[in-house]
Amino acid sequence: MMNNASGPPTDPPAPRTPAVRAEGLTVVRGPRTVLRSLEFTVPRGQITGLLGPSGCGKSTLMRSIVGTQAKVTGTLEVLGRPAGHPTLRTRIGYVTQAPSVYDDLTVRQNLDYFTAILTPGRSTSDRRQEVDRVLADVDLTSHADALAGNLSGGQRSRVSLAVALLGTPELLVLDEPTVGLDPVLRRDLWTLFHSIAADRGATLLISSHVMDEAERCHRLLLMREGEILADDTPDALRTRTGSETVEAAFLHLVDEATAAAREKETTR
Ligand SMILES: Nc1ncnc2c1ncn2[C@@H]1O[C@H](COP(=O)(O)OP(=O)(O)OP(=O)(O)O)[C@@H](O)[C@H]1O
Repeated sequence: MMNNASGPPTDPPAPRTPAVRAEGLTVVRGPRTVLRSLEFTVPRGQITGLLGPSGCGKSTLMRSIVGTQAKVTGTLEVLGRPAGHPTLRTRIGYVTQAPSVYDDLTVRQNLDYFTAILTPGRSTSDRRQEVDRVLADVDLTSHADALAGNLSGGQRSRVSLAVALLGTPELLVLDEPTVGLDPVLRRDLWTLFHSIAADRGATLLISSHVMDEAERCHRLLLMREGEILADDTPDALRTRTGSETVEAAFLHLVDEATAAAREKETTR
């Protein structure tokens, strides 16, 4: 009998693609072009912050990445697949701005329900372990038996985050996960985000319009009016613009873009 050693060599592993790669990404919503020809990558295993003023297109970009946005054109690859590919469903955790939990179920019942859908066929004890883990992650163990409808806004957001953490996804897309949370909870959540990236090697894309949260990210995508103003590390942004904070760097880049647009208008 021959062994495999004399057979053809196995294919070398595919090079690791970025978590997200966009080229010429354009999105139309209603009568408006909301995202215009975006080009960027999101590296794996890091926290990328998506920052910009209200209405600049952060949620639309996140919806495109998780595959729930219509009228997306251009290239958008997520974990090496076209965005929205069915195999991505269990590899991505997504938290929308509005918590999506059932008010008439307890916190644990919500998590039991979603884990049964995500990973059917697992044993009850496996599922219980998983639910206990995510409850501890978001610091809601003591509220496991409370009805979701009786929780505060911040607690309900954390139940949504716990749902997204089920199944240990490779990519977490979190739309303003810290809105309305007190400073202690915000700090604890950022510690959790960093441990998810460092210990589990997951990629996190986190939107915010609170600029001090930018300092906590490895990389930043700064957006304005459907375009990407900058794609860099917080340090590089501050250095490049001679600013002390990311907020000042952002304002500097906005002024620069406005001046460039004016110049283009006058030379027409
Ligand atoms: N259903 C829709 N139809 C038409 N335009 C829409 C629709 N939803 C959003 N928009 C527009 O798309 C643009 C981007 O919206 P989006 O929600 O992506 O912004 P955002 O940066 O996430 O804002 P915020 O920080 O306030 O959540 C906005 O100008 C908004 O008015």
